Amino acid sequence: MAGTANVIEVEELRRTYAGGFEAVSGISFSVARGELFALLGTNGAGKTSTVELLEGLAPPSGGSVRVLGHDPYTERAAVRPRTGVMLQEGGFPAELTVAETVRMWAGCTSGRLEGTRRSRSVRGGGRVTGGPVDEALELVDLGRRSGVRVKQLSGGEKRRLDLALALLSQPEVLFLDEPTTGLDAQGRRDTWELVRALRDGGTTVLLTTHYLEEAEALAERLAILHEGRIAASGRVDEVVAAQPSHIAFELPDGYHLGDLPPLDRLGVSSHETSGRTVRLKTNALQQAATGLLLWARDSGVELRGLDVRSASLEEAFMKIAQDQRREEETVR
Ligand SMILES: Nc1ncnc2c1ncn2[C@@H]1O[C@H](COP(=O)(O)OP(=O)(O)OP(=O)(O)O)[C@@H](O)[C@H]1O
Repeated sequence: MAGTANVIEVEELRRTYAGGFEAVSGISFSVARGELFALLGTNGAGKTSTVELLEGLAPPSGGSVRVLGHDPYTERAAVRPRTGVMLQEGGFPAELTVAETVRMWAGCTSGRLEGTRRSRSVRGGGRVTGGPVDEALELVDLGRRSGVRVKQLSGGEKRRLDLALALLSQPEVLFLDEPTTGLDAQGRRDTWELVRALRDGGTTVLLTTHYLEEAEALAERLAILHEGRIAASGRVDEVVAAQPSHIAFELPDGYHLGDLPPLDRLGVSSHETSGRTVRLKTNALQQAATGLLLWARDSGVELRGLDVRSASLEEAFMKIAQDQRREEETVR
């Protein structure tokens, strides 16, 4: 079925910079049509280096990239008009107004605008007369700022202008490199809503972000990069489920840890106590929570301060980064 074909295919991808530093060391992943895929990683993990290869800005040093079935570097003309790119830093001419910036960009991508659903007239004798330019600005809530010079925009507004440019050609594939950096909470939520609407409309989105709650809120699947390699990947719930869940409670008065059912029988992998507070980690949350609650009922006690929760993506991310560092130290 054409609708389910992978739009992005990355195999054993490598990128080595001049001087010999390998920033991307043989990574593989794919993104299906209409899917939102997040690339996460610590600073310097290789996210931007990867995204630039997907955008066709440089050739890989090894492995392969296909976007919409083409090599984005050698077949740039076939790929570029069908993709939208929001780089980490836009770099607009400061003296142009918002509308002039978008119009200039529309000029660069004009071939694609003709015949799209939105196109009425992009350039009516040099004037913006509605259509894609206005619509892109409205989408990112910059319609009212169209006459303002770029240098007068706030950091968050510049990010939204970046996004407007990426959306201008109604791309099939959207690359968003840290799209909400510098946005306030409302701006971030608005951007999420827009990105969700684009995805629901069939746009394939590859997102890099430092905000784990952003990946959790938007992505169907993700990969966590660490020093140029994929340290974990899969559906968000799978990556999170691989990490232990937590149970915390206060030991009832007169009871000791040894009075609880044997922790290994409850499926508890580790525990710690601080005063009367007990913290357990388990990969069998239901078994452990049920065992504890049955014990409390049968003992006629209340587990005060009971807190039972799965790991968050943030915890999964921290743990994966920590494990990787430990592994590297052992190897050294
Ligand atoms: N032009 C370059 N020449 C040499 N090394 C580079 C170059 N660009 C990036 N690097 C190095 O490659 C590694 C990966 O950088 P990259 O920008 O891809 O990481 P990132 O995951 O996007 O980081 P961040 O989250 O900080 O944006 C870093 O160690 C960086 O210093």
